[in-house]
Amino acid sequence: MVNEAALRTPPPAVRAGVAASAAEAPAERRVKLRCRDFHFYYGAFHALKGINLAFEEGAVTALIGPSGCGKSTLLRSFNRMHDLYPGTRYEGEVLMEPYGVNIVDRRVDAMAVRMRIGMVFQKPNPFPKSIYENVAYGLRLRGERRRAALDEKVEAALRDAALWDEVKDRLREPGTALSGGQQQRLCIARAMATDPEVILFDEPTSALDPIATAKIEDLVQQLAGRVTVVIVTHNMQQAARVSQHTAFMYLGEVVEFGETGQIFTAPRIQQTQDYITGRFG
Ligand SMILES: Nc1ncnc2c1ncn2[C@@H]1O[C@H](COP(=O)(O)OP(=O)(O)OP(=O)(O)O)[C@@H](O)[C@H]1O
Repeated sequence: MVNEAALRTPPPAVRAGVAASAAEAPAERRVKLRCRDFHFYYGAFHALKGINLAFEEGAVTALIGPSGCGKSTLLRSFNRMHDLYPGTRYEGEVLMEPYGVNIVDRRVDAMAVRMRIGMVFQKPNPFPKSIYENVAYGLRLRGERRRAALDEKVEAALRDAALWDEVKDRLREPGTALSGGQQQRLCIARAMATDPEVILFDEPTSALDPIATAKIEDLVQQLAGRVTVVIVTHNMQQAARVSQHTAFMYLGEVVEFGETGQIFTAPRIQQTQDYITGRFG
């Protein structure tokens, strides 16, 4: 079983310099996640059909496309959410760089993947625990018991999520007592606490009002640079505001992938053009 430490450590071939040239090439160094001929099945249903995509390190990549095209299925593959449901199957590779670990290989520990690749869902879903314990959860799971270390990490994660000032005097109150927008920022803090390299956002603002939405969008942009962000959104303006790269998906395939500005102003494929101009989807 490949554990969390192994995901952070160069495999022996890289340490010995065998794979170092590939890892050090500038174009390679900037990729954090790389899908290579990746397929996904819900039982007999072939939901993702040969995805090839590279997610730039420290950048925001948006996944767009009509309902049912496979955006959430792809996102959920990245932190092995599908493992929780019987009959699902991954095929091909999702490589986490720089060491090229195939994170959809069932021999790689799914919990270790989730420590490195955090996820924020559509509806804020704080645990029925205090604000503090929501954020400390992943750290405790990892075995951290030292109070001072927990306090420090919880504060840092709440600051990362731009929530510290609002909750620092009420850390023992239930997370569910916060407003919807605050709950979503708490979920971001929970995801940030384990120092992930990637954060996945699945339509993170669809349940929020415009002010709370703007705060989450600001946050996504602030987190980029430190972490790699992948965001699923139905909101074209949101994709244009927050992302550097956009992938347009349709029927389980990536139809077009490029710089966000190019996708929205000069798409190369007719289907992309039709979707972004509201002609279908
Ligand atoms: N648990 C499941 N079992 C079987 N099929 C599923 C399951 N979840 C999703 N699907 C199917 O997989 C395909 C992709 O669904 P997915 O939810 O990834 O699309 P999406 O692009 O995220 O859609 P939306 O924008 O509506 O959230 C759809 O045809 C959907 O019906």
